[in-house]
Amino acid sequence: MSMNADGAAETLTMARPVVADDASSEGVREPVSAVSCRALSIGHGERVVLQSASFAIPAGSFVGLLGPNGAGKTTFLRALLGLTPVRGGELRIFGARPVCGDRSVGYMPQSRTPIRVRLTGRDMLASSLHGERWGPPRLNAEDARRIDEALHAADAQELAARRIDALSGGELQRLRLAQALLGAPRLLLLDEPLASFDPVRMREAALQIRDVARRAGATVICSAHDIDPLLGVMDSVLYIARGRARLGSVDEVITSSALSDLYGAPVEVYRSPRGRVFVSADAA
Ligand SMILES: Nc1ncnc2c1ncn2[C@@H]1O[C@H](COP(=O)(O)OP(=O)(O)OP(=O)(O)O)[C@@H](O)[C@H]1O
Repeated sequence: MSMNADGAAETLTMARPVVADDASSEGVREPVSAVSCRALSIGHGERVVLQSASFAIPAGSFVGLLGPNGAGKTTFLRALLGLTPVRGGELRIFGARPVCGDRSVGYMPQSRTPIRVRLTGRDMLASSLHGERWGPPRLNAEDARRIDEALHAADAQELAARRIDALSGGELQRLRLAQALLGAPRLLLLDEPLASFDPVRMREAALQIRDVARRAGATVICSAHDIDPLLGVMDSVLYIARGRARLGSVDEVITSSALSDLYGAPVEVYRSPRGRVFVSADAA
């Protein structure tokens, strides 16, 4: 499936109600959503990525972020990191505006290029703890403890002493997951973390990420091009296309009618007898 996401139209699509972030009229405090968007608009220049989108992601959930090439998945993640400005509406993370450098948000950027630097896994994590300082990182006991914890959480201890330029794609991904876990984040933003795996390992990696996030108590937003490895792993899908967004369960969102509505053009969803899902948006 591949298409441009031009021609955005105003949308307000919610599969789950926006969770109230404040005390209700009865004085009962509702849980704060991990992410809430109200009439959110973001984009680059003339390019509209989201136009007046509203949805709320419950804390603790695992959300698969899907959509065609160029729909705006990375842009949305970067808005949550405070790197892409909000043009209109409201974007909140646990009730607060996104800010750059927030340690409670872990990020695994999209990366398909092999790393060619002569660092060990531990050095790689250490440099992201003190990336603001010039020169080799000097770690105190607290830094070392945090690195050990993150390596343990991502099941990557044995990679700590290995040179990262000699790791397989999957090993490097595990290390990058540990890196994203460094600040004990409440929100984990993963941009195509499954891209370097073959189809069988993709599913294993998705399950591992879910387990790691559960142990860490983190909410996950995980972008992907292929929905299959995330089936049965994610709690909900956030689908972005043509400036519009829809959040809900797989059964609510990945249907011909829901996606045709989102794209504003015919989209067909096929399910194979073995449960694989195919989205055909060629005509959209
Ligand atoms: N810095 C930028 N300046 C201008 N346009 C940009 C910039 N970054 C992204 N875009 C455009 O914004 C749109 C959304 O890009 P984005 O990378 O968020 O999409 P995506 O859904 O992550 O794509 P893919 O699945 O191909 O990785 C694209 O049309 C892209 O060309």
